[in-house]
Amino acid sequence: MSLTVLNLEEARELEARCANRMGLDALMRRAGAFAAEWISEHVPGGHAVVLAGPGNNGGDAIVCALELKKRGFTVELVLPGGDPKTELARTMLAEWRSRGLETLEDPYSAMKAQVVVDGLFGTGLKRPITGDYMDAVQWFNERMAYKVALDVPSGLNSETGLWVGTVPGVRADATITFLSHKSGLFMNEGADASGTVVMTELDVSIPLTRLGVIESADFAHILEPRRNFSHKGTFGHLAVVGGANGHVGAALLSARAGLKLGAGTVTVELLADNAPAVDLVQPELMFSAEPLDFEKFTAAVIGPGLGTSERAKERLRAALAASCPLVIDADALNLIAADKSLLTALLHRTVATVITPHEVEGARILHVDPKVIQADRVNAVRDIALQTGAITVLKGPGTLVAMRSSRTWLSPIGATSLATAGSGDVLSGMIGAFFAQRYDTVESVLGAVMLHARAGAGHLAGLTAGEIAPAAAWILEEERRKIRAERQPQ
Ligand SMILES: NC(=O)C1=CN([C@@H]2O[C@H](COP(=O)(O)OP(=O)(O)OC[C@H]3O[C@@H](n4cnc5c(N)ncnc54)[C@H](O)[C@@H]3O)[C@@H](O)[C@H]2O)[C@@H](O)CC1
Ligand SMILES: [K+]
Repeated sequence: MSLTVLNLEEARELEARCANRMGLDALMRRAGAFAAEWISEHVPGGHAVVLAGPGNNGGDAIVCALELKKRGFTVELVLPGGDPKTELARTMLAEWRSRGLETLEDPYSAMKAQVVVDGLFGTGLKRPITGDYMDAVQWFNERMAYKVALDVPSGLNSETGLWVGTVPGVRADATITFLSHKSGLFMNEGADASGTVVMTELDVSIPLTRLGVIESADFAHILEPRRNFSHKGTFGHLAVVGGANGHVGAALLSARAGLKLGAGTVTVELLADNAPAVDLVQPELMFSAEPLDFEKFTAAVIGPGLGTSERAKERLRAALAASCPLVIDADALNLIAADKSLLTALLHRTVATVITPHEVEGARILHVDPKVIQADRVNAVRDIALQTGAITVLKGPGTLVAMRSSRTWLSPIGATSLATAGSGDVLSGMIGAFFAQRYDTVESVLGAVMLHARAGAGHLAGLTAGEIAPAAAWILEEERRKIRAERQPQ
């Protein structure tokens, strides 16, 4: 089961229910205590400076400060805008003062600390940060200390992952977020500003919502070791169609990824004049000079380097009419965006169909500016899925997957190394590989998205697209070995 993501409204409803059941302050006390426990376990050093803002995020910070003191930290509590405004946060501040503890207004007057904590603003930030709070944000960002944000890095819209009013806010090494993940922590600016995201449900039972963060359990069957009683036919035959003049590489990258991630056989149809008939790097691939009959394949990928020629359109029309599971990427998406009859054919498909647009391709499908997609990726992916009837993978920082009538999933892995030419072609081939192996449709998509992201994660100096599928295959190999080892007698 993927981890629930609550939107603001859902979080407020849950908060109200919890407040009725266990008292107003219980969640805040748990949040602050969890943060202090996490900091004392994970961050070396005994001196912390804690920034507390005007709302309940500030209240969390004050509890965190109290709890850090209990754990032996030297703590300086800074209130850049003076005393907090909410009753709960004021109660916590009264506890701080009842112990004879002081507060500061200017963080620059605090001593050097090993850890700094941002409790300025959370989900309640409605307008851009200004004045003394902005100075505090700047002070925070300049520190060499370990930087922890509570709930949300201050300044970030917790749903869209964009800075409120485009004013940059806090950049944290870690964000400890409460009750549920927030989509903005993984998308747009949030993908960088949040650092490592640690989530605690605060011992509350969180209801399932329409949005979830992908977990390994969501594609458990793909992680299972393969059966011995099998032959290459067991793992299906994947068709890859694309590679017009100048873009042969795109189709090859997709096809190689299909093979690497386990499709039994892969055949490539290239549209280029004088197209190669062999891939000397991956000689296992087969090539067809004739148009492939999609009905003979277990699954197909169409789009990588396909171009937008009449022939490309004709091949796409044939693929859409076929009864095999289909992955539609790149130019094939541009063709669909520009031709209503292709969109209708897509809508009428009754077998598994996935489209994998990035923001610009998604914008073409919805006939909007890419900025509209960026401003609300969650609703954009749902709109695209509704308009096309296809499972939609909206690529980019904070990759999202949506099915027309059910849930939306968010990838929690930010991997900037995946922002490289051909990376999307590889993803389409990976999804095709899992379709060819006849895994469940949703598992295939979620598994491919996550393995693709994990292959890119951790590479800080960049990665070429050709390296992604081998890395993803190795991650899958390790996961399967782990499972097999667990099942063997000790
Ligand atoms: N939702 C929940 O169930 C829980 C929420 N908790 C905390 O409560 C936070 C939400 O609390 P709030 O709704 O009080 O919101 P915030 O603490 O994010 O702050 C909003 C406050 O700041 C003011 N404000 C907004 N923008 C401002 C600006 N630019 N300059 C100056 N003041 C500004 C608002 O008027 C409001 O008083 C969460 O992020 C989380 O940290 C936790 O206590 C745990 C449980
Ligand atoms: K914060």
